[in-house]
Amino acid sequence: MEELLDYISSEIYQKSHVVVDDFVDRPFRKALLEEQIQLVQQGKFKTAAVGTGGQKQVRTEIRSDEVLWMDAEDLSALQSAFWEKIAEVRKVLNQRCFLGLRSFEGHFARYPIGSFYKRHLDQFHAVPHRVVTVILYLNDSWTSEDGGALRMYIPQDDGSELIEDVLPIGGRLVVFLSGEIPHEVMPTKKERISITGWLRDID
Ligand SMILES: O=C(O)CCC(=O)C(=O)O
Ligand SMILES: [Fe+2]
Repeated sequence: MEELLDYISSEIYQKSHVVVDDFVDRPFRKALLEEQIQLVQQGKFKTAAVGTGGQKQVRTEIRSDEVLWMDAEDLSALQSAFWEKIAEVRKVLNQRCFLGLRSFEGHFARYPIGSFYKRHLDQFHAVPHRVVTVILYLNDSWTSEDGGALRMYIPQDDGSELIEDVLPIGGRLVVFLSGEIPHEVMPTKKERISITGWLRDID
């Protein structure tokens, strides 16, 4: 874990984004996936909204995934274990990148077949407190034929963008600066399960 955290912080410092495989081990990923599937079956997921505060609205032409926000006051044992891992990421990013991260918010996400999330930035102009985006994929198996890649548009020094597609392979963690990396979820051909969260500079 120590080496992984070093790697995450140095990549964020230098490149504003990083992808690491096997951030969680297989039994832990499986357990999170099973917990999420149960919550889906209990009808707890809702079509995701875009915008924030009073501007929040469901716009399925922009994003068509379903989410369930985690309640910081009422985490399951597994969710707490995940939050603790993220707390370690937060600590190292504060120590090495001086990001002043104080809290975490996150949701489970489910992209049904055919769903997507069009290009966007995770930081809202009105609420600029999301500083770092963290995504953990929970899928059992994934190949390029399944679609559903996370497409990041990495800004280059010459003003152009480099496209980087990342498959949502189970156990894989993606971390990027919320205000700097535009991204989208390409239409998925298979149900796609993940946890998405944000480290924020407020409590
Ligand atoms: O699941 C992903 O790969 C990205 C999700 C995303 O962009 C978001 O929820 O803001
Ligand atoms: Fe996003």
